[in-house]
Amino acid sequence: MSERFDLIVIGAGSAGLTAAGGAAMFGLKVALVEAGAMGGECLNTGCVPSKALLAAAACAHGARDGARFGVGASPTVTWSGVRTHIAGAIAAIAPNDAQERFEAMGIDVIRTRAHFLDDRTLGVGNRRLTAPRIVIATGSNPAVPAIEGLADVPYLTNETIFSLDVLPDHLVILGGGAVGIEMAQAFRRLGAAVTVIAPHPPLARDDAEAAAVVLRALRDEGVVFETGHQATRIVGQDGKITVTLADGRAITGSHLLVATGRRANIADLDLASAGVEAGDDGIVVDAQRRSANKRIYAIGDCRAGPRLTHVAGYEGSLVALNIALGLPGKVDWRALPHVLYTDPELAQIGLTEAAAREKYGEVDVTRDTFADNDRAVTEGDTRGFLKLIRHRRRVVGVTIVGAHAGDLLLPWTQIITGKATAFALGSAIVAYPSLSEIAKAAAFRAYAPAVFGPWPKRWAGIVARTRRWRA
Ligand SMILES: Cc1cc2nc3c(=O)[nH]c(=O)nc-3n(C[C@H](O)[C@H](O)[C@H](O)COP(=O)(O)OP(=O)(O)OC[C@H]3O[C@@H](n4cnc5c(N)ncnc54)[C@H](O)[C@@H]3O)c2cc1C
Ligand SMILES: NC(=O)c1ccc[n+]([C@@H]2O[C@H](COP(=O)([O-])OP(=O)(O)OC[C@H]3O[C@@H](n4cnc5c(N)ncnc54)[C@H](O)[C@@H]3O)[C@@H](O)[C@H]2O)c1
Repeated sequence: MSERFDLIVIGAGSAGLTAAGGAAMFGLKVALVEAGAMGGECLNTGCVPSKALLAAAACAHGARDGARFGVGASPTVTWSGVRTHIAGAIAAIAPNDAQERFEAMGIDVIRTRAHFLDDRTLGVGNRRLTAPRIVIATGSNPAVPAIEGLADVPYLTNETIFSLDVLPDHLVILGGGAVGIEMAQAFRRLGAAVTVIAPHPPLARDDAEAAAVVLRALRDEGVVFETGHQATRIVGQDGKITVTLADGRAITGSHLLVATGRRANIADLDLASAGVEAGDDGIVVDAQRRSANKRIYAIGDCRAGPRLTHVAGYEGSLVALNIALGLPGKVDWRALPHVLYTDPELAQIGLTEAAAREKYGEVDVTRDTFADNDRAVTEGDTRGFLKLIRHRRRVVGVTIVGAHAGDLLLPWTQIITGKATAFALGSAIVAYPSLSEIAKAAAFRAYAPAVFGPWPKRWAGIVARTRRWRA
């Protein structure tokens, strides 16, 4: 016998938790299936530990840098202390994602692996669950490139680097994307030698001028970049790993971090039995995040598209509304933010200058520098700029590189979307993690009683009953 639900969500990361929680708040009978740790990547092996590590690194850097403010100190870094800080940050945030919290919302939380039996039924341990709507939110894994010898050396990924026993002497990083660059600065500031190896220019998807400001800061702090050459062969063991580049040079470090992108976590779901299609970059979805089977949605890292926590959360809310109320809401990426949490931060919302020129041809670009900003001068940090990109007087993108750049994005969200009410702020896409999220949280709290009030719930009940009757 199958157990019947209105909605089953597979995966309790940022995407799945938001979808399940939102649907339950409309009164739907929801099952949430999680094979690993509640909170998924962001809480356990992604945003939270990486930002906590960067904060510890900033502290060490601040101490070293204090002399120019007339403040002297020389930092002593204890790796076990840094790990305690990281564990403390995870533990403090974990209750938001905890099984008990979601069970208190009436959700049946099942801690095992799910796979499709057909397009309405999942095998979940020794249980069979069925629902007229299913959300796949199974996230992604590190994509490990096919480099000779890599599989035979003890390499690290985001899943293992935060639980290292010792601070590396020399961390070699494969990959010049967000993970590689954030980890390069963090480990360098904590005292490791760091070499970044990447075949392409680092931060290639970001505004090139802004990326140059960040990369200059990292070079000034001693990070070595070996770019333009593929790694062709890797040999070694614990404590000594050698990467040979295509030009024949060899780089030896004590540890190797592989940060070369992501692969959707969908291999064991048996998608074919549910009529769900996937390509190389994950499940194929439409703008409502519906898969090739319109009853099954895919959100967050498991589908082709931007892989960020605030995107996962946004898609989770969108499908909760779509499923509970029967709305045809579509994703809107016009004001999509992303932030690189290095020092200086690199923050982007909407289109970069290059993307805007490609899309529109003629664009207006104005820029201001932090050297002309008195607060930046008093803080002793005038690196960076803000670049405003307009097409026919309409703002289509903003790039900010500098201190706290991520928290300077918020007004541009409202300018780009043209939605400036507190209600709109409650559902805006705000970069994670940022202090600006407190504004969104307050706005959401103010409007939640109306959004999840008796009338929307009554309507959601009618939609759910109609689907059950049709099933
Ligand atoms: C080092 C690092 C730092 C990052 N920093 C940031 C940042 O600062 N800001 C930002 O916005 N993004 C950041 N990201 C990206 C962010 O972590 C992801 O985009 C986000 O966590 C994706 O959420 P998700 O819910 O889609 O997937 P996940 O969090 O991966 O959740 C998927 C869940 O599904 C479960 N699952 C998988 N298969 C099954 C199955 N068959 N049955 C049951 N359960 C299953 C998994 O166990 C997992 O818990 C970072 C990523 C990394 C690696
Ligand atoms: N601050 C943030 O928002 C943040 C921080 C970390 C991660 N993330 C997200 O996590 C995801 C994963 O990040 P990531 O950095 O692993 O992926 P990425 O796609 O951002 O970067 C991958 C990098 O690896 C390089 N690369 C590819 N093949 C390589 C090879 N064989 N050898 C060496 N380099 C190679 C690419 O040129 C690129 O620089 C991204 O989607 C990112 O959005 C976000």
